[in-house]
Amino acid sequence: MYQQKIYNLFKEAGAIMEGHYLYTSGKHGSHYIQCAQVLKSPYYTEILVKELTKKLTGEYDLVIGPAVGGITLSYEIAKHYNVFGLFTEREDGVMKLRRGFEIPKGAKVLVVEDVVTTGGSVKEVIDVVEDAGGEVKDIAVLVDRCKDIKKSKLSDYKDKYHALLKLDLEAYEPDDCPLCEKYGRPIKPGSR
Ligand SMILES: O=P(O)(O)OC[C@H]1O[C@H](OP(=O)(O)OP(=O)(O)O)[C@H](O)[C@@H]1O
Ligand SMILES: O=C(O)c1cc(=O)[nH]c(=O)[nH]1
Repeated sequence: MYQQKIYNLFKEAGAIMEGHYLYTSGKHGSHYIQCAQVLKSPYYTEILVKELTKKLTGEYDLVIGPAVGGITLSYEIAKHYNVFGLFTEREDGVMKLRRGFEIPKGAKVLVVEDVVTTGGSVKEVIDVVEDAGGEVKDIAVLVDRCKDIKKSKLSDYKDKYHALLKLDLEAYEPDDCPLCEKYGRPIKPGSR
């Protein structure tokens, strides 16, 4: 019931897109969760942050997420905890901390993300945090599309992983994609 309510909110916000999409992982699929459609709305964002933070019990020194999808969420969750909200970004394909952002050694960090599919982007953020000497206390995501966190790139962090909405959506290897024949080239809504 709770999951249905959250799903309805995403639907109402126009964030559940149907068509033929190319994901960050290189796979194709029929649905794209465009979190920017919910995060553009202070009204929806406040509800989502309230619900997501209910799942978290830790105390954090800072919040961090990957650009672009994690920027607004990082800021809004940081506001909830009254700490800094940072973001990482890719430079020549490598996830980095830029813009003078710093992670103090020993800082208790909450990593946030809009959508997790393979967990690759979140893992890159975790590596940045740990390389700087920070400690990842929790990972909080709005939408979990990965079928099994234990088989994802976040398997080592499964006990720290909290998702608001879990969606079981197919993703196909390009060569096996049944949508290509029908729709032609997929649309790539993400920045990669
Ligand atoms: O779990 P993963 O397989 O890493 O996929 C999820 C990532 O893909 C999307 O970002 P993307 O890098 O496409 O770009 P954007 O946020 O900059 O649009 C999304 O915002 C996640 O960051
Ligand atoms: O895997 C992705 O790239 C992805 C899927 C999705 O539904 N939404 C999104 O923002 N990214």
